[in-house]
This record gives sequence, structure tokens and C-alpha cells, in this order.
Amino acid sequence: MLIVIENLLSSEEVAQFREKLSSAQWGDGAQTAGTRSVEVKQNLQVDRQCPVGTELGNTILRKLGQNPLFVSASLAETIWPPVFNCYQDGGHYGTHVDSAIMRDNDLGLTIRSDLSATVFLSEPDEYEGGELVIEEQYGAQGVKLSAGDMVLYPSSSLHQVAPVTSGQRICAIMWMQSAIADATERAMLFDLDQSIQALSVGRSADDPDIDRLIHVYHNLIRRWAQV
Ligand SMILES: O=C(O)CCC(=O)C(=O)O
Ligand SMILES: [Fe+2]
Repeated sequence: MLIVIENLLSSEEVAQFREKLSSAQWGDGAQTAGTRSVEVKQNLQVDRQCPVGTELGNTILRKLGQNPLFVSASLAETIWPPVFNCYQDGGHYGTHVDSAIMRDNDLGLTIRSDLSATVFLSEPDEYEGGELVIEEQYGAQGVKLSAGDMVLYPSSSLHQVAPVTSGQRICAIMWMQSAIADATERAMLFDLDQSIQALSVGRSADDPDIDRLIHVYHNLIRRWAQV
């Protein structure tokens, strides 16, 4: 399931990000690719130690924590620090699957990647090509969103970034471990939560039917969560 979260960042925030990223330390993205994906990855990434990247990454993490749609869809337990990338001059990332286990010994961080995310920081008309193409159960889907929007997709999917034939495609990407490892269970919880939110509108805070649905929602999480 692909989920689009619109306006995670406002246009003012996108402008601030772009301004700050222009002074960040950029390096060859191949340095962080696995042995197999290094052959298909051609892009630039902000160095992990760059303070600009850390500051902007923390801003994204804060915004995610405040976004009800993201929280409901991901039930994220641990999020990998966002990585900023830039594709230009034919830059691309051929078909690959993200590593299942990600480990950073310096940060003492290990996650199982359940969900991957891309926050678009360039407007679609700023570059040609550069679609994020995700292979889903029902076929491949190309994603190219407005600046400030984010797509959330299963880390288990094969995906690629098509060559950027003109302009620059700047994005933030991240991976996360969900409290609910199983994608089908997570999708059912998302549907249930979205319906509870919709049905609650106009009902009193102690509506017994809503209480019963919330009871079911939390007890399913209790049953399925790995925390
Ligand atoms: O830039 C993107 O949208 C995704 C890049 C990607 O798939 C990766 O770095 O693993
Ligand atoms: Fe990827």
C-alpha cells in the first residue's frame, strides 16, 4: 500500500530546507550503497556527519510525530535519521530492495525496515524524469509529488528512481521499523483507525459505540505489536 501525506512541509519550510541544503556537504551516494546496489546507484547525498543534514532531519522527524495520518499509517516505532539526496545529470537508482536490517554502530541504532519514505523537496516541474517507481502487488506505480509531500511505501517492494534527464530532484528519504511488522495487519489497523476518526465527528466523547471500536483497535495492537 502506498500512502501519500500531503504538505508534510509547507512551501515556506521547503524554501528554508532548499536554502540550507545548498550549503550542506554533499558526497557520492554510492558510498552508502550495498555491494549489489552500488552498481545501480548514481546520486549525491548529504554526508551523515553534516550538521545541516542532522538539523533538517530532526525537523522532519518532529513534523512526522505531529502528523496524525503518518502516525496512523506507519505506527512507527523507530525512524532512521533522514538522508538527503540529489539526482541530476542522468542520475538514477536502478531497481533494488532496501536492506531488511539497517545498523549504525556509531548511533547504536538497528532497525528492521518495514516502511520507506520519500519527502519531495523539488517541484515536479523543476526536473524531467526522476519518478520513484514502486512495484506493488497490482503493478508498478510512478510517484512524483509536489515539494513538501511525502510517500510512504513498503520497504519490501522493489523500486527505482528513474534517470533525471534535466534539472535537479532533491528529496529526503528514510526508513522505519513499525510496531506492527505485518503489512496486512498494519493496513487493517489503519483502516479501522481512519473509520473511528471519521465516525467520531459529531458524536459525544463518551459515545459507547466509538468506545467499543477504540477498545478493539487497542486490543488488536496489543495482540500484534512487537515493541
Ligand atoms: O529518492 C528516492 O525517492 C528513493 C531512493 C531510494 O530508493 C534509496 O535510496 O534506497
Ligand atoms: Fe530504495
